[in-house]
Amino acid sequence: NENDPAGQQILIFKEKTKGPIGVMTTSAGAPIEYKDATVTLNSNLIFNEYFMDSLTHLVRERIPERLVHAKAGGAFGYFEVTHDITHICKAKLFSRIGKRTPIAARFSPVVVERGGIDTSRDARGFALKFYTEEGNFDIVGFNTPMYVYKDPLLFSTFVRAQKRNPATNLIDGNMLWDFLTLRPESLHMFLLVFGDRGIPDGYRHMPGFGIHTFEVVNEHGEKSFVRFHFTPNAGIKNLRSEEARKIAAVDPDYATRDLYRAIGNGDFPSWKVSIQVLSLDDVKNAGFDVFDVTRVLPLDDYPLKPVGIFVLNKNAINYFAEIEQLAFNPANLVPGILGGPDKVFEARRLAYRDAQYYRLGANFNRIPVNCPIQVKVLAYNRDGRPPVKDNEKDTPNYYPNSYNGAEAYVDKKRAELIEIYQDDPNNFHQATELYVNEMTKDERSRLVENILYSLGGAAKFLQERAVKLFSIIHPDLGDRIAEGLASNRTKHYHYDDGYFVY
Ligand code: HEM
Repeated sequence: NENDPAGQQILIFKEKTKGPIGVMTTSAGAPIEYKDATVTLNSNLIFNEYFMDSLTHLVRERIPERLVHAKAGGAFGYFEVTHDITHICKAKLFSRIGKRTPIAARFSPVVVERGGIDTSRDARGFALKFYTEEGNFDIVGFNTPMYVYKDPLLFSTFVRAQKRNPATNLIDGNMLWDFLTLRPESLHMFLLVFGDRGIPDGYRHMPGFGIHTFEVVNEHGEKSFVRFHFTPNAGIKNLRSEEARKIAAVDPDYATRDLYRAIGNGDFPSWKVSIQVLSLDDVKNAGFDVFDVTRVLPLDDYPLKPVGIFVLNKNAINYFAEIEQLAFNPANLVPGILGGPDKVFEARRLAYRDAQYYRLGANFNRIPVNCPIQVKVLAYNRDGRPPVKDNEKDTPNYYPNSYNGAEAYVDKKRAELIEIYQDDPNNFHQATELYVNEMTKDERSRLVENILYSLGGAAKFLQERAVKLFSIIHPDLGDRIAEGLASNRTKHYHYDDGYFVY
């Protein structure tokens, strides 16, 4: 298709440029002479600056991929307020109806590696960066309304159990099912992953959730608690396993391509932004831990309140610069939004920054796409690995000082994050609800087949443990999994690949 902005990008570039864009140069800017750029045979290689520059740069072009969420599609756009929530949150990005704030978005399977398959069965990351006038506010969410576990101690265990077996270098169902059955709180989210939501049909049809219950305050310092929801205006669409496997064979970059193409064609995806709101009394009277990330807050009890919309209307001009180098961090908060008081949130405050120091270096916040567009940064930080940009120029480099360096502001209504006590996770009741009330009969059947596809390859003791747990969620689910495992019909499944569809 000659009008496909994804497939034809380089031709479109040619179309909009008049002739060569300039004289080619070395990285240091010296013009390259034609012979140096075209042939090295019978010449002195060391003297060919074009060749030396190119060869030595090439071998330095890889940086570590993200430990999780390595593969992604991303884009830019804006968030617009449609409903007033200033009575619960004073953050300036919500200050008036009609207000727009620039945003970056990055959507990503969790386990899939950087060159992996977009239509893999996996949860998806849903990360938004709001470039507000009070600094960057990041919501680093998922396409499921709940998370895997409540205790952040399990992060390393869970990541390792899903990644490659250290001996075989293969994804290993015996590791995944060990984790899922040792930590049954994970099954609530995994019912969605093994159900229809496990393979979204591209990113434009995918919902998003902040998951954590965030504490927010208004200008009087009064607290409320909110969960963020993002609902695609194009509707939720998912792929069935068979379709996904077929697509994987012909276009592993299906979702990335779809997003780029749609935006390039002016078909801008958009999402409704809404919140569930709880007062401090609601929190106390809920009868369960509303900060438990493995649980949802029932919509009947805590209905969605509209806040705004966000629209993605601009592709990156350069993927590495603008999407790969994006650095999201749940700790990127703004006045009026205090984040979640739960332990997973607390752990995340460290992990992202730490990962980005490793992945992008000490000055990752000085990479243009991470710079707060609307704010002058006066952080009293200096030096380190490039980029340092203006390195905060000649301003004082320590605080406090007597020389007109930047001063901290005073918030007379300063609010602190509440302290909470968290019980051991137990979300079986919600998993049952999900199975019985939210899945259709057909989806339940597909769920069973998708579980069998993966569990069928795991060791017998894991299958037995899984059947016990699925029976607690619902006897029907347990029976159907047990029956499927006992029958011969799972034998034709290619379940050696763990729970991935390929
Ligand atoms: C103990 C809990 C968690 C830890 C320690 C953790 C840690 C990490 C780390 C280290 C990264 C890579 C960051 C980078 O290299 O830039 C990451 C990425 C990500 N995490 Fe988590 N995570 C946790 C829980 C969660 C939860 C609960 C969610 C969703 C609500 C989530 C959503 C994401 C997303 C969307 C990304 C990709 C961000 C991007 O697009 O760059 N994570 N996580």
